[in-house]
Amino acid sequence: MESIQATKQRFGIIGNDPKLNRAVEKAIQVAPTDISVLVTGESGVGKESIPKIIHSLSHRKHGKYIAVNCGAIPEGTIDSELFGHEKGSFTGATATRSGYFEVADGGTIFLDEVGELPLPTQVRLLRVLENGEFLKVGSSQAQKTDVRIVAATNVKMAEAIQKGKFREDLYYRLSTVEINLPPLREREEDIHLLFRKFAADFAQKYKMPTIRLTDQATDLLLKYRWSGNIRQLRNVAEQISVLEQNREISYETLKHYLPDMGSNLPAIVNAKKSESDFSSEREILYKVLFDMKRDVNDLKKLTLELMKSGNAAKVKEEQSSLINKIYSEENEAEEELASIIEEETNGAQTDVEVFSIPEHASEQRKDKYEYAEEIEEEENLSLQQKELELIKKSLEKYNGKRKDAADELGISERTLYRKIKQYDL
Ligand SMILES: Nc1ncnc2c1ncn2[C@@H]1O[C@H](COP(=O)(O)OP(=O)(O)OP(=O)(O)O)[C@@H](O)[C@H]1O
Repeated sequence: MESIQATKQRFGIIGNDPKLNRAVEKAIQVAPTDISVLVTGESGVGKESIPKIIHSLSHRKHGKYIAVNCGAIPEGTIDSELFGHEKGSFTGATATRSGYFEVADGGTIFLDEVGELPLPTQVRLLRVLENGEFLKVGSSQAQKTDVRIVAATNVKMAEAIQKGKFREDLYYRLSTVEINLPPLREREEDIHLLFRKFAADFAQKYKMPTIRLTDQATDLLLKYRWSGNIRQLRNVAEQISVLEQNREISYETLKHYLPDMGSNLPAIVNAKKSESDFSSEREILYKVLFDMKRDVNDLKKLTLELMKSGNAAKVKEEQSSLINKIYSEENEAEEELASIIEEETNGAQTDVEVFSIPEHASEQRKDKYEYAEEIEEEENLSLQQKELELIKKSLEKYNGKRKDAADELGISERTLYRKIKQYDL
């Protein structure tokens, strides 16, 4: 059996924490079997390495390894992605397509963020786990596949089951063996080691001397909460490596790069952020734009459903709350946007670096969608930057709790999840 150290080296896993070593050991032990494994741990702890170890040390190593991020695939297409579809099974299905479970026959599928799977997909998955059978979307003929499934989640599954979001029977099928990866803050010994490794990597990448922490800065590094775990540590190491001229990093400098994510360190706590976090006019303006964008997405969803089902009455009945929401919000949003534009135009204190507010704003106000589109095209990059800032801000405000942050931003958790991945937060 390959040793823990050799495996860590092979997969670039840094750290000597006993819990990390136990997780790697478990992966080595279960690899030759076909036991289903559930990898658990907070976001950014390094869950993706475990299924790779399992696949590479198993008899399936010459078969395919497919990693699927269940949280990032839109609900409407996930069944087709995973199980394939028959030609003509829905609008746009112009040819029969194989899904991952067919393609990975003889190999391993890693289902990341499995807690995000919609319930109907969970039923299909359960069937594959129970008898290796699946149905393509639009087909009634069962197909066989021989795939090992390794799943991962950072969601508290017991809570998801209790809320009816995740099937209990599927949870037990997926988690014959659970491999837990500890959060970084519980691996104090590894924090500095990882930081030094990342600092050395970035020094090489950017052809600059390696940054070094003073003793005080090292203390701060070790005591910080690291809600984003290794991903966050890596990002901080990269930012400092690129931005700081002085390669010796002091406590004060490091502090500057550590957002307050609910750390209990007196030095970096700013108390709870105030309600006025989103209160500057410009930020509200962005918020309104995001809300509009969300409405457009909702409308797209509705249109897609209409196209798929072709039964307007049924869709209207099923989506009545969505339809009501869109049409009742429209007036509100229009009024809000108009008043902000008016304030900005009348010389409010904020400098308008992103939008050039037209001189005759009242004329422009007539068609907010035209206005929004124009902005989006011209200022797409700035808008993305602002979106990133707002997301960061609300994640900080809610200590990384995606649900609360998504509620504040007025987007779904799934969308927020995609954005976090997109911006590598
Ligand atoms: N022990 C480690 N040594 C070196 N790099 C690591 C280690 N663990 C994680 N990383 C790095 O940290 C980043 C995050 O890891 P990974 O994507 O596996 O996290 P995750 O737990 O799957 O997160 P999520 O739940 O958000 O998908 C990656 O860039 C990964 O290479």
